[in-house]
Amino acid sequence: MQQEIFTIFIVEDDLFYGSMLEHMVALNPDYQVKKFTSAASFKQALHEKPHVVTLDYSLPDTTGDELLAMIREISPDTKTIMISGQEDIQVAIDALKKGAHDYIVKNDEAKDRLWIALQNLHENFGLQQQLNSLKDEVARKYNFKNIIGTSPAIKKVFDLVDKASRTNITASITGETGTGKELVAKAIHFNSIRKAKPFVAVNIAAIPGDLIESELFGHEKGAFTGAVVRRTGKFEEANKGTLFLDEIGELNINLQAKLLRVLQEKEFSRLGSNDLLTTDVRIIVATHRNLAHEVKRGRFREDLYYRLLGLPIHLPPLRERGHDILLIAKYFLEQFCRENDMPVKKLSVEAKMKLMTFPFPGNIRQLKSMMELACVLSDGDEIAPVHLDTGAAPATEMAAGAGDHLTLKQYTTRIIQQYLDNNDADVLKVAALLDVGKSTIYRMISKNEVVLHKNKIVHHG
Ligand SMILES: Nc1ncnc2c1ncn2[C@@H]1O[C@H](COP(=O)(O)OP(=O)(O)OP(=O)(O)O)[C@@H](O)[C@H]1O
Repeated sequence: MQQEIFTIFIVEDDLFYGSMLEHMVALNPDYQVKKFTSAASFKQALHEKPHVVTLDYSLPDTTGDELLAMIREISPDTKTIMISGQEDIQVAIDALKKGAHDYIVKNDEAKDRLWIALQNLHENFGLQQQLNSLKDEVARKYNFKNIIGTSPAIKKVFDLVDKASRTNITASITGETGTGKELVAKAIHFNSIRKAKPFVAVNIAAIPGDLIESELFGHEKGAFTGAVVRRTGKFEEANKGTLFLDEIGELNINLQAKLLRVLQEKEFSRLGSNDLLTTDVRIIVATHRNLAHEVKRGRFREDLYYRLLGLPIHLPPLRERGHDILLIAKYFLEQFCRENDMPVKKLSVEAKMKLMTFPFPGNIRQLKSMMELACVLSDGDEIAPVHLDTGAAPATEMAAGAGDHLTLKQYTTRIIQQYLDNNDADVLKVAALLDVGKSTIYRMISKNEVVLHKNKIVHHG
């Protein structure tokens, strides 16, 4: 991380005192110091927005109060340390009330106090920089670029994520397990104006039913057996940020009523307390269930359902994302090889076919672990079908008829045939979509393993 220079302006009309301060402050090589002997010259330089100003309280051409107000207006992040001959405590209190960071009396200890005050501010500044850079890193991690895919299905999702991140609307994300619901929730948060505030995720299904309430709203010490200390809840933690309630369909009916109340009134209290706390959180919920069905069955409150529905975003299963399977597989292969200092491995044509025909019940999470295992299992630089552990899951019916027992070669043929049929027999397009060499397809055509059904066969070049 590039360290920004810490800039300090000294405003002091007493030439001797000013030089003494300048000399002392410049002893720290991390500080850049500029000295001004009049308010007029300082005002001209204020647009440089120094990190700290040490300000003589009584300058000949203006008052310290006036300059303080100007600093706060033009450079609100600048910290002002008042340095004054006035020992009157009321003057000091007034200066602090008006926004001065510190007030130092010109006496024998002034130098030491200033040195310590600057050290503390410099330290805070360093921490703030680190925090900002970490926040940027997290935001980069969850920008759209990390959601891989170009299929129409995922493009629709990108569009909705973009819309959701522009406002505070509640978003409800549905999709099978491992389809990227949490990733999408983070993308919404880290592209919204709340991105510098916390993103707090709670998986309702992972918390024992009797603890959910205290997890969400917190509790006071002694609120129930086992509550030995006071605890803040997720609503408080997520204040001004985003609260992601994963597996919301698992929330029991009593808590559904409480959640609805909190969302409507934007107020809640910790368990065991009557104090009302206000909440400002953006809510994103996710579920693999069909909540509308749950409402019909009486398992989910209708009023809460409509309160949470907001902008619905449905994530299609991986098997419906076509060529994205290969794009995401490559992305995980490259990521794993990079993280493990391995040369990047490639998928063989047969391995690609196997992936395209696999139903992926565990969706992208399953594809990720499959790719990582394949990297470990394959000795050479190519991943073959044998390295792809598909577990006991049956092959997809997308290309094969139900119950068929086909060889890999037969699957491959069927899927290429299906792509040719759906893409105007455009060999180049199908080769690109399936990420196989066009010569592989031409070879299959020449052997009559696949046929070009359309009258109009697309020729390139
Ligand atoms: N389009 C994508 N591109 C790259 N990685 C993805 C994509 N979608 C999901 N992932 C990755 O797949 C894994 C599973 O995603 P995530 O945890 O967001 O799924 P989920 O739907 O929330 O799962 P669950 O329902 O089990 O909670 C994560 O490692 C995530 O980063």
